[in-house]
Amino acid sequence: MAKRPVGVTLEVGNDGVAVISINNPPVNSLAIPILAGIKEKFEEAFKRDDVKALVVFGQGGKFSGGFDINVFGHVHKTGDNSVLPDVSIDLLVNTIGDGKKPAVAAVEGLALGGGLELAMGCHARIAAPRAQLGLPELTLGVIPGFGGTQLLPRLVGLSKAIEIMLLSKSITSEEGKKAGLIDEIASSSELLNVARHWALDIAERRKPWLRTLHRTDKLGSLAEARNILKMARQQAKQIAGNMPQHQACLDAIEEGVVHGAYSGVLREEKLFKELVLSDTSKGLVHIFFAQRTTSKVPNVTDIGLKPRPVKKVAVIGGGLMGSGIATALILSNIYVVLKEVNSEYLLKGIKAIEANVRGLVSRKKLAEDKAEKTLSLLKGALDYSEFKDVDMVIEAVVENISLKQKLFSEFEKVCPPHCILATNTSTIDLNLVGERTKSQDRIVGAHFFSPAHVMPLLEIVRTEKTSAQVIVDLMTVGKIIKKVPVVVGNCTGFAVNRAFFPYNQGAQFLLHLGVDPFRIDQLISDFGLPMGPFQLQDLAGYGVAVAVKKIFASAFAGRTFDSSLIDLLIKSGRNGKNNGKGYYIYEKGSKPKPDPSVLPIIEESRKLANVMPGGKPISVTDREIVEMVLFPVVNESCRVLEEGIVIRASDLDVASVLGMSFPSYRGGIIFWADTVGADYIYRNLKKWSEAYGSFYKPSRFLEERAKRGIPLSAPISTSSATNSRL
Ligand SMILES: C[C@H](O)CC(=O)SCCNC(=O)CCNC(=O)[C@H](O)C(C)(C)COP(=O)(O)OP(=O)(O)OC[C@H]1O[C@@H](n2cnc3c(N)ncnc32)[C@H](O)[C@@H]1OP(=O)(O)O
Repeated sequence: MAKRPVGVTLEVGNDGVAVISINNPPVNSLAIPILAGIKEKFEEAFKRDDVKALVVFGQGGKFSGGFDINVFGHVHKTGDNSVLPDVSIDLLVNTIGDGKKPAVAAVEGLALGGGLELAMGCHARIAAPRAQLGLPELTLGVIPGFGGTQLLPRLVGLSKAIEIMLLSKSITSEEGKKAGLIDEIASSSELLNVARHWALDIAERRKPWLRTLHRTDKLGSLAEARNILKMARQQAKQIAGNMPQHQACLDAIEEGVVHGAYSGVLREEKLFKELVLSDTSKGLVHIFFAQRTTSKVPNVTDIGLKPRPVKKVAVIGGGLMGSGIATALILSNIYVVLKEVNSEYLLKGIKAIEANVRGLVSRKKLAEDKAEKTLSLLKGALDYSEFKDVDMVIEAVVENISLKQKLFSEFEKVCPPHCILATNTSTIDLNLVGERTKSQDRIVGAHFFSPAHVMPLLEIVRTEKTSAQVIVDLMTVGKIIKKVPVVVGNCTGFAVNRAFFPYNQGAQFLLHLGVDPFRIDQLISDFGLPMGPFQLQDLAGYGVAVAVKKIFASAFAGRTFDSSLIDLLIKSGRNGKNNGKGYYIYEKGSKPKPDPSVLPIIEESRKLANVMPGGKPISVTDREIVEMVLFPVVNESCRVLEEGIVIRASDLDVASVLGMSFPSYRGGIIFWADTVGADYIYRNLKKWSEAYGSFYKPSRFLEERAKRGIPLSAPISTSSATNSRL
């Protein structure tokens, strides 16, 4: 069949209904010429005597994924928001809403953002089953800008509309029908027919001609509305304190409730244009595209390889990581054999997986009947008898090189020759892991982040020998289990743990320079991380800190900081959240409280470390504290870039957001560093390295970029990558 050209078409049937079809694959995004095309076709249909009513439809099974986000990217580059089209008043209010012929939206697949706004601007909406409906604009740092802040409350009521917009929550057609957003559900094959009839029924007055913006029946009283808005503002402050778009969205809604829809649309338009230029929108739009770019790996995803099916996976080790990985796999219908060394450990692993699945049921994220089906995909094993038909092995045992070497040489013997041999090691060189095998092309790192069934990042670690096919297969499995796979090179800590080892150490250094740990934690969480470094250490447990500190000290000698603090904390009976006592006190049902009795232990460690200049605590501003924790991370990230551990800077941005919960609205670690400026970061690190030693010494890459005025995110030319591992 010939490919339809990109654009908007109009077809008039014998019934007098004009179908306006949008064709802009893959998601029918509303690019500026598409919006112009919609307007032009509406005007043409209004003029034609043979047209009684209109239907708006999206080709290819998707109504529309919304306004073209590339335009935001363009505005961010140029700073010119005048290119944003006037859609809300011109197209949705004047042309469609108040148009002289009725229009019905026929929604299939998805209607998001501007796509849903277009549908809401019509006089009725017919949807195919399970279509995804939502206004996710806040996740891009803006608010709905085609009248959505006014249209949605008028269709579904204020509370539901606020919930959908503030939480950027999608609903299905079925939920939409219950809420009043959708007028009727029709199968995909009947969708256009039903929509045509509906449109004619309105034109011929058999059904009411409802102009959404004229409606007020769902808005409730002004007093009720004010109450709902007040509560929403408080909630927004808590969930998005550092972001402007949540309060702005409520401002636009409030304007429309108090002064009428037209006034609300004007306010929305003004706020939308301001927000597009915000740093928050720049960061979030960058992350949107960066995340999609991770799936493009040169010489891997562009050489015509097809992913092979992975139906059965063996997970070795049922500890915290192994059980999390197994949970993620069975939740996505992949059959899992969990192997342990004895029945006691095996039972423990299976119980942990059951608890993960039940936890999802109790948090209403999984239906009860689905839980049973999911758990039926899990089988325990104490030997290799189930391994002859596995498509992939994921080893998740303790970080012991010779144990891993022994296991991998066994896998080579018992698994079929196509089987992918993956390790979840977070530190050990993959070449060492596979040293005793002849299958190094099949050896790959599948580095999950804890808890593995929850955290979205999957680092896929490749060596020079890992085959492109194996990477394609693992990327596909990653996507099936709803992770974001990022392909990285082989080095101690890979991309995320490598770049972020100075995060904890920088905080420790500051503490030993005399800064209060609770002040550091508070400032880092004010910056936007979910918790500060000391609380994170409490959460991870001190065993992890002891183990990784040795590994990093040997791999990165000369730029690590060590102290006796962890040993002293353990000696004093503390083990963080595990035993309820760390830097904080943990009591069931209440938030962690800073524990003042930890301060004398810190004092003792400070004396032993003796890094305070003149033996006195340094005096630093709040801003310096954040910078002294995060600039060393930027510094190490520069080495990750220079060594080619990631293909591109934006991959590290995505990995920092998904693996370390670096705030997405700051665009990830490198994007944020570029907004701060390489030169500023370099000068400060240099100043601190002169005052406090080599921990802060700027890397060569940072120095060069700072001196030459090149952004850290600019691509490295092949000749300047010193030691590419990819
Ligand atoms: C004024 C208005 O109120 C403002 C707006 O409408 S802002 C836009 C609001 N819409 C959104 O936020 C939806 C964003 N898109 C998505 O969430 C997802 O892409 C989706 C659910 C539509 C589809 O997901 P999925 O099938 O996994 O495909 P996904 O890989 O994400 O996208 C496919 C391609 O479409 C592109 N795309 C998706 N939505 C787009 C959009 N609104 N504009 C431009 N490109 C878009 C993606 O960048 C990707 O491009 P690539 O293949 O070159 O990498």
